Parts: sequence; C-alpha cells; structure tokens
Amino acid sequence: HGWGYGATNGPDFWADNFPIANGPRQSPINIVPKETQYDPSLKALKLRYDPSNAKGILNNGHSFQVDFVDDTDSSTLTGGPVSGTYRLRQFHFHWGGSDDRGSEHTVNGIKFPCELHLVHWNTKYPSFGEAADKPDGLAVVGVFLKIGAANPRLQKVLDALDVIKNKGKQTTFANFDAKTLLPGSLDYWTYDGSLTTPPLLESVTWIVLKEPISVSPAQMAKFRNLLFTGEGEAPCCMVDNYRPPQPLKGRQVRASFK
Ligand SMILES: NS(O)(O)c1ccc(OCc2cn(-c3ccccc3)nn2)cc1
Ligand SMILES: [Zn+2]
Repeated sequence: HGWGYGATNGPDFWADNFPIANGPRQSPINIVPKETQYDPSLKALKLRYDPSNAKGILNNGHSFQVDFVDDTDSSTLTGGPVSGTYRLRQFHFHWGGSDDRGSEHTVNGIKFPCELHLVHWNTKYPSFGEAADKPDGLAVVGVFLKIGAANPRLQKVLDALDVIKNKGKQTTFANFDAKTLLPGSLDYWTYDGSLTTPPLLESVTWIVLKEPISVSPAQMAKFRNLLFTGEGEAPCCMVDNYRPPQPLKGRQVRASFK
C-alpha cells in the first residue's frame, strides 16, 4: 500500500521508502519569528498569474490541486529570494479534521486549520519533472488560512469539490486568478526545504507568507467532504493531510520584513 496519512502509512512510515525523509533540509518546519533574521537584501516577491492558464482540478488521493498550463512564462514567480523565473504549475492545500490543526508550517508552534501551497518550477530546467530533484528547482509559496469570515475568493474552488469527491476524479477548471488567493501583504519568511510529501525531494525554496487569508468553518467543512479513497472503496474522509514540522538541522530562516 502506498504512502498516505493513515495510522499505517503516514509521515512516521515515509522514511521506509523515502530515506530522504530524515535528510538535512526537510519541510515543513516550525517558524519562530524571534529566531528569524531580517535580510534587507531580500527582494519583494513578484507574482504574475494569468487566469487563462488555469486548466483543471484534480483529487490526487492526497489533496486536491488546481493545475495550470506551464508551457509559457505567463504565470510566474520572480524576485523574492530566488533568481531567475519560476513558473506556476499547480496549487493545493493541506488541512485538518478540525479547526485546531491542518497547516504544515507552524508559527511559534501554532497550527492553522489549513495551508495553501502555490508550486512553481525554475525555468532554467526544461520541465517540472526535471526541476523537481534539483536544489534550486522549485519555489513554493505557503499561505496560512485562519478561521474568520467566509472567503469569497475560495468559493469557486470549493464549489468544484463536489464533482471530484473521490481519488482520481478531475474536471476542467478554467479562468481562475490565483492572485485572488493571496493576502494584502507579501511579507514572507524563506528557507531551503523540501517537498512535504513523498518523494520529499530537497528542491524547494520555501516562501511562507506572514499574513494569513480567512476561511470560515463552513468553508473548512467543504474541504473535509473530500475522500482519500476511490469510487467503490470504503470511503475515508480526506482530513489531516499534513506532515508535522521537521528538524531545522541548523538552517537559517530569513525574513523579508522587520
Ligand atoms: N506539499 S508541497 O508543496 O511541498 C509539494 C509540491 C509538489 C509535489 O509534487 C510531487 C511530485 C513530484 N513529482 C515528480 C515528477 C517527475 C519527476 C520527479 C518528481 N511529481 N509530483 C509534492 C509536494
Ligand atoms: Zn503542499
């Protein structure tokens, strides 16, 4: 049976098939703001997303993701801690079975109910797959979701979930502006890390935004209606699909803000 988030295939078992799980630059981490270092040389993050690049929405059995056409430089990340141009490939979320947990990164040990990941790959490589195992191959922007007022920007995504309830289901998802999911401030923390799911490749420059966006309890309930399981299998709710924080192992976390 493949990796997952269950009692017999969850994060504590991943090292069996993916020994890099115990590597030197694993993600997520707990961010302790007082131990981060403000770096005045860090540039402002520049995110330019073209809504027409949105392609589809897929339940991949671990989360759901919105995939983007990434054969041109029309949806990119530049500036921030990276050099060069990174293309938006997909975004997805991690969330808990209740509002007290669900994020992968934590801040002073605090868990948020949900965390959004916008996944980009370095165009110095020919494709996502080629970039995915290079130390500077990927850049993921992490955005915390905090319980509050319903977030209208999430609604189009949440309304699509009913038709992708089961693992392997997908549907078209056109004309979506991922920029609408970003908070007002692009202040960020950044550190060198990894994919937070197998294959756990140590290829990610993490860019975690300080300001959360809002999500309501009713909207969180919609995430929890998804299933890890395929049609015809005993249904298992897609919840708690987050890896806990990993050892920092001497890494420095830099802040783009004072
Ligand atoms: N949660 S997260 O944002 O850290 C995150 C982001 C992206 C992920 O991609 C997994 C993956 C790797 N590959 C792959 C394909 C071809 C060659 C090598 C790898 N395909 N999917 C996993 C976790
Ligand atoms: Zn993720």
